[in-house]
Amino acid sequence: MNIRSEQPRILIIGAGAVGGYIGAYLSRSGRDVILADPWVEHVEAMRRDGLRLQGTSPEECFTTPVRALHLGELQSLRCERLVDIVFISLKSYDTAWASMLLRDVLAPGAVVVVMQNSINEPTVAEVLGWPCVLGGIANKIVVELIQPGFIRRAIAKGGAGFEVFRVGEPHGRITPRAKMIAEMLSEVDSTKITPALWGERWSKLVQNAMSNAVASVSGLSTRSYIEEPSTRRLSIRVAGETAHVGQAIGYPLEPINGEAPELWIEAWREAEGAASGNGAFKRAEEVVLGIASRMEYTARPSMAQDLAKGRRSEIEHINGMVVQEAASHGVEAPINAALLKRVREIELGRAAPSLDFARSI
Ligand SMILES: NC(=O)C1=CN([C@@H]2O[C@H](COP(=O)(O)OP(=O)(O)OC[C@H]3O[C@@H](n4cnc5c(N)ncnc54)[C@H](OP(=O)(O)O)[C@@H]3O)[C@@H](O)[C@H]2O)C=CC1
Ligand SMILES: CC(C)(CO)C(=O)C(=O)O
Repeated sequence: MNIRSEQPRILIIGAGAVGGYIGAYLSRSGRDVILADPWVEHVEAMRRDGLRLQGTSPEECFTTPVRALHLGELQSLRCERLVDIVFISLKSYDTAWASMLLRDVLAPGAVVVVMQNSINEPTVAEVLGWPCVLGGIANKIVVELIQPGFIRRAIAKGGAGFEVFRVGEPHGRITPRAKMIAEMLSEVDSTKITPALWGERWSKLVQNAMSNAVASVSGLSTRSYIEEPSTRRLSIRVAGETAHVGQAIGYPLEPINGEAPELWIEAWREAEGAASGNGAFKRAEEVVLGIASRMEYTARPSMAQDLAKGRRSEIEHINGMVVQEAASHGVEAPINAALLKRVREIELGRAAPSLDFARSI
């Protein structure tokens, strides 16, 4: 990226829960930020009333003026000023067209931070080329776009020992631009630069595979599905299966919920009766119960938010990706496949979320 004397121009494409949350903080700190979103009412509300955030402490509750654009207005930036930094925070299935849209508004040397779940960097790179791509991971942020112009966060901010944002170059080097983006994100929440983007990505996929689909199929909030023994067990089984697939593919996995991948794999083997009990399952239960205790009962993962709103989910990019990758590497992923099937049935209106539906896996 060219370092210019003027402030870099930042575009957030997808000003939903994650993008809007980041955009509100960066706008409030006086940066040149544009939030672009497909939801017309949301853009209108942001223009009219600003963007309102609510968090778990008084300092995290504020409303800030933001500059919001409808997607169709993005082309006007060519007549004004191009963008230096982009955060893509749309759903995974929107990544390809968003990358096409970005082609005309990027300044030379711009950096595009892929701030989504799943693994979307290759999709962006296919359109915009690898040199502009930087990975961004949002870990335990738990945010929801409650209504147009209003985002709620249901878990306390990160801090010493736990970085909510992770920024990493696809090649793993610690570059000046990665440092610059990490510094910027530190204005929002704790951030680290990682040399291990791909391991971080798959480890985050494990968290999403175990959490998003289980909450979606059961209809329970994150805290409630963890407190319920049958869904807690299901989520640990998915975690182990997904970590196992990641290792079989060759991802050097990072810690998952603060624990080594081997714990989840061992716990899964124990739950499937394939390993004698050595306490891994019990330890995994303690870990997830500890996470649940820090969450509000209303908190639900993004996939469960989508299903509750009758919207398309990212299931094909989360558990679906695990199934697909497993198949192409000769590994089995039956629990992910069962979750994929059930969430698709809910999306198609052929089934409703319930505890029994989750217990059938
Ligand atoms: N929410 C979270 O806590 C976390 C989410 N992520 C990831 O971040 C990425 C973005 O997700 P997230 O910010 O949650 O997405 P949101 O659902 O909050 O927003 C994404 C888009 O959804 C649309 N939208 C949202 N709600 C409505 C509604 N009620 N009616 C109509 N349209 C609506 C908007 O455009 P459109 O209609 O075109 O979709 C919006 O831009 C995903 O990859 C997700 O997995 C990562 C970590 C945590
Ligand atoms: C980890 C989790 C479940 C919450 O931040 C998430 O990434 C999501 O809601 O998609």
